[in-house]
Amino acid sequence: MAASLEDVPSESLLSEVLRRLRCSSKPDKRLILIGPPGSGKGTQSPIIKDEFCLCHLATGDMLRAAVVAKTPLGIKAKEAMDNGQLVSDDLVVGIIDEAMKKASCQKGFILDGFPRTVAQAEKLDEMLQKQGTKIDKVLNFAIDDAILEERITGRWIHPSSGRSYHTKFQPPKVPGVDDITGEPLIQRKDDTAEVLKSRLGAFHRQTEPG
Ligand SMILES: Nc1ncnc2c1ncn2[C@@H]1O[C@H](COP(=O)(O)OP(=O)(O)O)[C@@H](O)[C@H]1O
Repeated sequence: MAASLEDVPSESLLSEVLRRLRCSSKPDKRLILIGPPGSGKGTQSPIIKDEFCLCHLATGDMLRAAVVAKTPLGIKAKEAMDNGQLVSDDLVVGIIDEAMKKASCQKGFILDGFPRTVAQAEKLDEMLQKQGTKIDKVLNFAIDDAILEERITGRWIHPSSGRSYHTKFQPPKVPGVDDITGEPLIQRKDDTAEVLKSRLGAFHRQTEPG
């Protein structure tokens, strides 16, 4: 349940009002970010999201939350994710279809990690047609495989916000701890050199434009 407004500090209320005013003058935007694991989609998304008042729909983050919560979706997705393979199109199409209805997507969205197959792209076209909207831009993060392993194996994540850090390139102020909330950081189970090979294989075979 939402907290009573009386309990919300005036400063937070005011900054939320200011945020909504600033957002009301922004144009709608619907973006797709494409790129291999570690290419920077998850780093750029929160920056673009805040600037344009969009929602950030990262299928990987949503699937990981479902795995942790052991929902039926999470139970079905876990094995493929642990092995660096794609989960079935039906599962991810369902979560995107649902997520796009959120109020926070009113001014548009950033799709991060979706679509990843031709079938998913076709389903997305159908969803957009039903909504009477279209994609404004696709950003392709073209990064050589050779530099991705160091990025992925040194990466630490703050699960609830999706913020990511790197032991060498962007260390947190205190090792293992999120700068903003002070909560613990985790390493993703699939962020190993071995599982990265499968994830890159899936990217080149199934996602990358031919
Ligand atoms: N659109 C998708 N279709 C199928 N599987 C997906 C999709 N998005 C995420 N996944 C699953 O979640 C895993 C993690 O995805 P993600 O967080 O986007 O990581 P990355 O881009 O770094 O590999 C993928 O390896 C895959 O198993």
